[in-house]
Amino acid sequence: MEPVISLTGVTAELGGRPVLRGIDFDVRPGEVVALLGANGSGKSTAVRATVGQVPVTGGELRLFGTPVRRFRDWARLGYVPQRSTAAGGVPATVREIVSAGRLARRGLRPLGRADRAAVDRALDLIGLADRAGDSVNALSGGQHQRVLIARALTGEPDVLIMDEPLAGVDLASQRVLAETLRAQIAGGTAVLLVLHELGPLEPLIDRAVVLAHGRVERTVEHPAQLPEAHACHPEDELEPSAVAKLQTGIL
Ligand SMILES: Nc1ncnc2c1ncn2[C@@H]1O[C@H](COP(=O)(O)OP(=O)(O)OP(=O)(O)O)[C@@H](O)[C@H]1O
Repeated sequence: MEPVISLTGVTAELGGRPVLRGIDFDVRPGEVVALLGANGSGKSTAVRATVGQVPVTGGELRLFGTPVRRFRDWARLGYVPQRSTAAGGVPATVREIVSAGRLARRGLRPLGRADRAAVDRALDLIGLADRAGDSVNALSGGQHQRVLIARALTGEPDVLIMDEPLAGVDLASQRVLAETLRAQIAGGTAVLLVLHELGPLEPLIDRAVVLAHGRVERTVEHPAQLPEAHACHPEDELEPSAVAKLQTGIL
């Protein structure tokens, strides 16, 4: 089957410096691929290139078989950016932010019944239905993160692209997210996510792609089947003292 996302020798620069130096990996329909690697290894840049936010300077990036420069069907992608505030200080409610996830599908037309149902479903899935009318500025960091996940889910994308979705999310909510993702994957959604810890998502991951210095250092199939769960962590770029922290999840 044709990959949902395909990178072949992809290069990208930021501030005039090469950041991606020839990245290759695929995400096929229904697959869950985790990008791992030390700070600065290029994970976010790879993801931002995939969603069209960082220009590709070389190689080939295809989305659903179409070269990214010709790709227009952005509603098929749901993107959760690296930890950020959902409203940037604007006094929007949880429901309004989540509803924005329908915009790529609806344009600026008013939301219809199916849109409202998708918003309710996403709020429910992520456990924030009771906070729908609250200002996002009144939420904690982890709750914010869940609103951003709900915003991506509400577009009913064919692929979910999430940059550190577990950052700042407590263990109970991580488990809720894992269950939510499990349901999405069962429905055929592919997932590309940046992670520092596999955590409760580990059993869902088909492949871990470890980046180092803007390149793919190694690829681990079915990391949950490894004898040691942390075997795909990028320990070699860290000081020995940091390795212990990574294993205990404190980094
Ligand atoms: N706007 C920018 N201008 C110049 N360089 C940048 C910019 N953003 C990131 N970089 C550099 O690009 C490299 C890769 O950054 P990137 O954010 O992709 O790493 P990462 O693997 O996601 O790291 P982290 O785990 O810390 O989130 C880093 O060396 C970083 O300093």
